[in-house]
Amino acid sequence: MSLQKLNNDFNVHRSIDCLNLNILKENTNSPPVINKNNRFTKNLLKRRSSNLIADLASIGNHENFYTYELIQQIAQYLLDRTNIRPKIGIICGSGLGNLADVITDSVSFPYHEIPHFPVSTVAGHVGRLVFGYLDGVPIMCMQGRFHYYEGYPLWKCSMPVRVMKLVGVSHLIVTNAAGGLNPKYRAGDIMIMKDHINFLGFAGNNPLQGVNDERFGPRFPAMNRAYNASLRKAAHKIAKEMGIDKFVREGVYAVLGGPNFETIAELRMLRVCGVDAVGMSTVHEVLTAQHCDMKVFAFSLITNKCVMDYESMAEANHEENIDTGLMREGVIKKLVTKVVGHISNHDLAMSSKNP
Ligand SMILES: O=P(O)(O)O[C@@H]1C[C@H](O)[C@@H](CO)O1
Ligand SMILES: Nc1nc2[nH]cnc2c(=O)[nH]1
Repeated sequence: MSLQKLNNDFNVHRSIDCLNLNILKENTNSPPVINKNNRFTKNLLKRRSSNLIADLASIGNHENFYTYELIQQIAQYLLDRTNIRPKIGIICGSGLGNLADVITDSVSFPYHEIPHFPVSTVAGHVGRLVFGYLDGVPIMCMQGRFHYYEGYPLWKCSMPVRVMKLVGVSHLIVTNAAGGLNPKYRAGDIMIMKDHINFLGFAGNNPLQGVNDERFGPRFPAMNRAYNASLRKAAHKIAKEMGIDKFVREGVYAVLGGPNFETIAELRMLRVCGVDAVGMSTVHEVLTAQHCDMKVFAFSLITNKCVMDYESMAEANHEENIDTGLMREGVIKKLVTKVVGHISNHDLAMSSKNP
């Protein structure tokens, strides 16, 4: 029986881990909601699996669940095709993919050529993994990410972060395009992410749902230090040295599912909740990175000021977001390159001294 069928029949990946059961070979003529007291579930409870992950792997349907071993295979596919061994990963947001232009000695893997990889479907997301060097430092870069609104489940959207981990990445730099809610923000500002509000998570949707493989990380990861404080501090210092500190901010990002932009009532509610910028990505990647113990630095390019009043005729649009990315292209390339240099000279140099 395929895992796809199981997913369809009773939303299995949401429930298997909390029940810790071997339900994979079960008859799916069963109720869609698992109720601990019904006959079906009692039966399952009697047959606890000691190795659910192996069961999942044995199904062989890799389209619906990425086991550790499958992610290892993807990582190995990449490692077999390049000698570059990055410790720093970068994810380019909408319109920010030009960052990849400054990567030298690059080796690119279009997503459709990488086994088991999803493909990018959004304008402004080229859709390839690029290995190479930024100012001499080996990096790997997602030139285009996956979004929930494209129809991918969050665990699939953030799978490349686990690939990065198994390639050897310890530090992740995440970028996105976001709408500015803080009234002081202007289009073109850069907001270093200090924290996030995971509205998709509030609604019960999280990339870490389902079977937890401890080889990636713990069942219940902490998130109170998700955005590394020393990297944030270093980025502010770099921004000052670059003379861009007047438009570099620090704030809270909220993720919504998209693809529509927000209503005015939604934006006003978000602002009351302390949100400075709103977007449709990043959080699933940060959760996955934090879960597997990566250090994260993230920033939003504020591509538009959110329309907060009913009289305004302005409307958010994707094209404007891409144009703002182009406007800040040079600055962002330089900022990311300098943050990479900082990580290499400080964190990575220290860890190679104290392995
Ligand atoms: O991938 P990111 O988060 O940078 O893209 C943002 C959110 C939507 O995908 C898109 C809307 O213009 O930009
Ligand atoms: N949700 C959301 N995402 C964005 N990405 C860029 N601008 C916006 C915005 O205003 N709202």
